[in-house]
Amino acid sequence: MIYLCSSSESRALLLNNFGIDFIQKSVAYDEEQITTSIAKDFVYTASKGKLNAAIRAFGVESPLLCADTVIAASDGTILRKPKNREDARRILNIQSGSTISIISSAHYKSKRLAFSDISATHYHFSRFEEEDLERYLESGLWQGKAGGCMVEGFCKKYIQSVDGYESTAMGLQVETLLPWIKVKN
Ligand SMILES: Nc1nc2c(ncn2[C@@H]2O[C@H](COP(=O)(O)OP(=O)(O)OP(=O)(O)O)[C@@H](O)[C@H]2O)c(=O)[nH]1
Repeated sequence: MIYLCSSSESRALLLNNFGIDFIQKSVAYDEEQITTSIAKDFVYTASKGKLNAAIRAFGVESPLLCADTVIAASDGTILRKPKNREDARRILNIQSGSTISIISSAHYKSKRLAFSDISATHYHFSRFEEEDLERYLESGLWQGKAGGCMVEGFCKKYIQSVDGYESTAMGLQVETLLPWIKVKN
């Protein structure tokens, strides 16, 4: 039984959808200590930091799985979880009519195995309709999501092209991790 060391509902949903048994645990890791402005470096550092915190908290008796997800805007700017509704409107308008990359880094550690992966899914969105965006902001569903983005929800109708897994965009590249998770410990 693996420990999903994440408070993310989306990651738990993904593991459930793939029929993976897990126990969900939260770990304390302060992403504000990360200084890089390179999205891939940011997610790798954050997920590695979460793994180190999980090892300190739980040991490796049970396999540990940690992850981090950010959005890289077309100019490389890192878009993280919105701080409030105004920040969500600002961040989502950056993505409207634009090409973005949603990057997820995952770290897996068991007694015998260590594995890490950085995957990205690239989207081109048409322009978000103003009223639709306001309804989405009103819903609050953007909270706790990198870039305020829901590729399986609000953003879905605006997807003009996609390259990569939806799971990666939702926060955990399960298709890539599955072979490792299935290896006994
Ligand atoms: N449902 C959904 N969730 C998304 C999407 N894009 C990003 N996320 C979520 O956005 C969150 C990104 O923040 P992180 O810091 O990586 O993770 P967290 O939710 O804070 O949880 P921890 O692992 O405990 O840090 C994750 O929960 C992702 O699952 C999406 O398109 N759909």
